[in-house]
Amino acid sequence: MSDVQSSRIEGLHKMTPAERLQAVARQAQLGNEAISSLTAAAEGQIELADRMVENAITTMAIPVGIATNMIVDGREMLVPMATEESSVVAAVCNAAKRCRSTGGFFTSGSGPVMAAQIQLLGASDPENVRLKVYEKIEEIRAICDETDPLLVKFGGGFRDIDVRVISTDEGPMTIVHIIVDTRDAMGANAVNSMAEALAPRLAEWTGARTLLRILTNLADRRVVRARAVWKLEEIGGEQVRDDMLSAYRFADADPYRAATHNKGIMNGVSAVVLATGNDTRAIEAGAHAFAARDGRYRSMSRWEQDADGNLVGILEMPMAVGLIGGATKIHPTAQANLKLLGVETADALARIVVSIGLAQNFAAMRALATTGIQKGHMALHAQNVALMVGAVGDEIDLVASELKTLGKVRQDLAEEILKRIRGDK
Ligand SMILES: CC(C)(COP(=O)([O-])OP(=O)([O-])OC[C@H]1O[C@@H](n2cnc3c(N)ncnc32)[C@H](O)[C@@H]1OP(=O)([O-])[O-])[C@@H](O)C(=O)NCCC(=O)NCCSC(=O)C[C@@](C)(O)CC(=O)[O-]
Ligand SMILES: NC(=O)C1=CN([C@@H]2O[C@H](COP(=O)(O)OP(=O)(O)OC[C@H]3O[C@@H](n4cnc5c(N)ncnc54)[C@H](OP(=O)(O)O)[C@@H]3O)[C@@H](O)[C@H]2O)C=CC1
Repeated sequence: MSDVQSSRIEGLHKMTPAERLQAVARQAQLGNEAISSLTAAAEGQIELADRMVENAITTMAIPVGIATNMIVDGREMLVPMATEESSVVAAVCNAAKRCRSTGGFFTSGSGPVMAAQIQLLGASDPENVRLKVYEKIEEIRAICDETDPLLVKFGGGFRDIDVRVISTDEGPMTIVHIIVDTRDAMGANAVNSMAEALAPRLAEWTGARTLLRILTNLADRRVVRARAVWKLEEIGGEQVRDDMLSAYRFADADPYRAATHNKGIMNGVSAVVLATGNDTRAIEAGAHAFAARDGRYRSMSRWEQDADGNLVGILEMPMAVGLIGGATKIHPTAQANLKLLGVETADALARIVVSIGLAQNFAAMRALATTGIQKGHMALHAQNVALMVGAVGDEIDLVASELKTLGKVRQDLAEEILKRIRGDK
């Protein structure tokens, strides 16, 4: 265990990454082995890392797996997924294979529209303030569009306002939403700049004090929908379908189950979001807030059966991903992954992400409603357990395959197997 003498390292941010690593290692009394691991992990990456985040000392590689079998809106595609969790990629391959016969995933979207909020305080007449803001829409349009002329040139820019009065513990507040088409950007910087430029004018027009000026991650005007149909024979028959529907109804009715069901959806969603250099926290915050929009946390997906008895899955969620900005443009792996996807607009990327989320949900529900999750998940996790107990080279497959044969993927058993294998040599 490291023993940090003091967490104050003066000027750490002014050092080179190599100097920082030495300073951190000194302070935490890290041994040479840990220093070597941190140095090796960052080889060829550290300059970029140093530009991307503060106080960078190393990088951490996350595996990128390819989801096969995907057809989205009639297009065959191979989808890169960045995840540390075993069975996530296999699950998507499995679900996508099982709906190829019905054409895969079909999508629609509301367009790349984001909103920023400006908080107005101190007015005794918040409703009056609300209407005063609406009267200034043309001035607001001009201020916003002047803030980002490039975005306007690309066909984006200010679209509308929405002004709400909310009640809070300190009384009513007027909240102005500026609604902006951010085209191929996630759009945080564009809408935040517009909100900051607009705030002083709002204060002047209304007499209220402006405080926060920031985008909302509840991007409910940037909603993407995906649907797919799985035939009975691809699911395993009527009983499996009915059990999957019961599993869905359980998630929709119970937040304890909904959290796990939705985590499964996000296994797929966050993996593509990360692989393309987008902001996973922004997507996750939006997804969960949207799932609780009627005041109750529910399933993000919906499931039903069609007239032929087939299983129909629907996923509808905010998807604020971009192709420009953030790490998407500067991270070479993100750029290569975007090339692999062959997407030319942020909207096209968003549709793939939501389709992957739906696929992931199908696979998890089917596993849960039939054999249980451990069979598939733990079989694929067996290699991790082998690594955990120190297996190397050929030993990894030997330990993993014995664990699978035993049907018990446990660390104590893996240790015993490894000991035996080494003793046999
Ligand atoms: C694991 C499987 C896919 C096995 O599924 P299976 O039916 O035993 O697989 P199969 O051997 O019959 O193969 C069917 C297809 O699955 C794919 N497939 C099969 N194996 C692989 C593999 N190794 N690598 C890549 N793809 C694989 C592949 O497409 C293959 O077709 P093929 O290409 O061979 O013609 C299945 O059991 C499954 O989908 N399980 C769900 C796994 C899952 O959801 N994992 C996420 C982690 S658990 C979690 O975090 C979320 C959760 C579960 O809590 C959410 C919730 O509660 O709702
Ligand atoms: N709460 C949150 O989620 C927050 C997230 N963030 C972070 O913001 C980052 C994303 O910001 P984002 O605004 O998307 O990125 P950028 O500001 O880096 O890029 C967007 C800008 O690129 C220019 N641009 C060039 N071509 C296009 C095009 N085809 N479509 C749209 N814009 C184009 C635009 O104008 P111009 O060059 O004139 O600017 C646009 O404003 C992420 O890293 C995220 O983590 C930041 C704050 C809060």
